Amino acid sequence: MDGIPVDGRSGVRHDARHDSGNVGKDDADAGLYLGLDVSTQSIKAVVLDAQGKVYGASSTYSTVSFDSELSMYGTQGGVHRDGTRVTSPSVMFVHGIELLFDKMRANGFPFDRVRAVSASGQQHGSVFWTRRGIEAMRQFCGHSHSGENGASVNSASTCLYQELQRARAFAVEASPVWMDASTSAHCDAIEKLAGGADFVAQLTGSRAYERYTAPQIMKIAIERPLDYRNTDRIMLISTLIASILIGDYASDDVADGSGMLLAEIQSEPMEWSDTMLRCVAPDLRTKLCERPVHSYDIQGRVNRYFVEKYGFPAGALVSASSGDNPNSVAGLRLAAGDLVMSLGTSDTVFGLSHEATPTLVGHVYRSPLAPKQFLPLICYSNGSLTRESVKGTACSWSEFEALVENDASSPPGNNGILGVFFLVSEIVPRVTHSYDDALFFDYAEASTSPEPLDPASDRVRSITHAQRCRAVLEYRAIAAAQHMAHLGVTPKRILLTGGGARSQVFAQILADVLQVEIFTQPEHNSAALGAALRARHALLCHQAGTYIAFGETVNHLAPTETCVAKPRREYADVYNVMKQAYERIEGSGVLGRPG
Ligand SMILES: Nc1ncnc2c1ncn2[C@@H]1O[C@H](COP(=O)(O)OP(=O)(O)O)[C@@H](O)[C@H]1O
Ligand SMILES: O=C(CO)[C@@H](O)[C@H](O)COP(=O)(O)O
Repeated sequence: MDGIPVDGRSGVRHDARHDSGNVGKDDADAGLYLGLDVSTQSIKAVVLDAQGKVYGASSTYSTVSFDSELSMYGTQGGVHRDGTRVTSPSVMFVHGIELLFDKMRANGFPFDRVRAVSASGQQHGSVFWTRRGIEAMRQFCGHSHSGENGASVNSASTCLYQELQRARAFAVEASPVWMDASTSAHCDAIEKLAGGADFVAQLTGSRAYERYTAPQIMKIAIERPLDYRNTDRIMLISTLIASILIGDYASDDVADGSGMLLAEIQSEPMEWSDTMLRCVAPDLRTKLCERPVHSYDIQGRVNRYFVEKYGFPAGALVSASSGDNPNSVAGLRLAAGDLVMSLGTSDTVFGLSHEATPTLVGHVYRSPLAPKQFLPLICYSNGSLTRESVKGTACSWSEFEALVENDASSPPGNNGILGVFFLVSEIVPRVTHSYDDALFFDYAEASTSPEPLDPASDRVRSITHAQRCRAVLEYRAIAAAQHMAHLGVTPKRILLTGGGARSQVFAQILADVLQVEIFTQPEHNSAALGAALRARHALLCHQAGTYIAFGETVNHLAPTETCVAKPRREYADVYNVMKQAYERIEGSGVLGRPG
């Protein structure tokens, strides 16, 4: 690598390398690094000090929940659902960041010590800017808001989100998000036009999946041609956050950009694929950033609006944003052989690789840490919300844990019952419809009959609440084990993260099913932690004027992960039987397409 691409091919307009304002080496010891994670249900902030250690009384400095704290948007679990269409208001993400900063300021957070900031975002979701929207933001963010130091903005808005609403900044006000499953026809069309599912996978790292940005764009271009024509720039949700921080268009980064189905996974520098762009929508190249930038690129400085309102230093740098899973790679400081299971709204399984070997199941993204590194990943949509629904509102997580662990009806192996949960449509296996209840199988019988048990049968009616609760955990562990085996992945250890990583019982089930040790770290929000570490990495690369290996910037930090569950040999056999049964059930096609 010849130095970090600060501008030029990154599409960033100004080079802060030689003029980094208050971000000097001399005062770096007092500096703080801010990581923001805009995920499905909430926004979280993690702050690190100059040495990369967590700053503040608790590891997550502050959070904003979309449903409860921004209830005016009427989301449930952070989204609006209309059949298979799932969206979130684009402006809610901007409002959420401003509310988060308000809360941090009320807590006395020293914004003036922030040296660099980076964001993480739920992957694949897209934002459609109008020309007048970006112009309004440039105007609003580039002028004094105190009325003392420059021309005043011709607007009554006191907050950026209000100004974006006033200017109708988004041609499509509801961002399609990763839970959307309404684009099956568009996926089929893209694969057909581009040269087949396998070709698309080899080129982009993944075959077409409903939640990917390209089919979402195609759908909007077909169904809302005027809004599409009115769109000046399409960007990922993570990139929206970098954009509002710099007050201008930021570029998508290579890691989150790999989840768009538009970029060539192997190209360096990463390029949009002409083949894909042509298949998806007219003039698409003109509506994207020039090309995805490295995740450690600097995108600009925190804009004047945030400087004046919250007290950020004028030179605080904004590094490229990335997706939540790529950010977790940074937050967990992944080593070779480590596998992550992120139990957030989605469940994801991923690791690092030096080769991109895409298949028709799962995805390959670019790593956010190094140029020639890849991130193979499998994503499941029946994650925490499905577990919450099985738990029920009357039962707390600790009661849920006690029930699964102690009830006589639900020992490991669940007394012969395997549940398969598609309470929302699923990504792997690809199931485009949802079921009100689990499909239950008697797994001893699956070799002769892979059909689910009759819901009206005595066997299903006698399934206890404890068995359902165990079944939803065992299902995830069994399915993930089989999908990993298909991809040839044999983890040496598993790092758990996300809200579900709080569950000791789940960790033990994973250890028993996969027969590996399970680790967690105190900060379950590894995505925000990773964003903060990446902000620091980007600043250090920037100061050095060259790429520095991410590992070198974190290897002085003590390991924070602890082993929370060890595999118990005595349960390996029962889980092997369950895994074989699941293999037959999924292989029989009764569930849906493999991936
Ligand atoms: N003790 C627990 N056991 C299992 N799941 C939990 C527990 N505590 C919280 N969760 C789940 O964690 C989810 C939130 O995880 P999080 O990683 O913050 O999601 P996201 O980043 O997608 O918004 C909630 O939906 C909740 O169901
Ligand atoms: O679609 C994917 C990964 O491909 C999801 O993992 C999203 O990135 C959502 O993340 P969470 O909000 O569940 O963390």
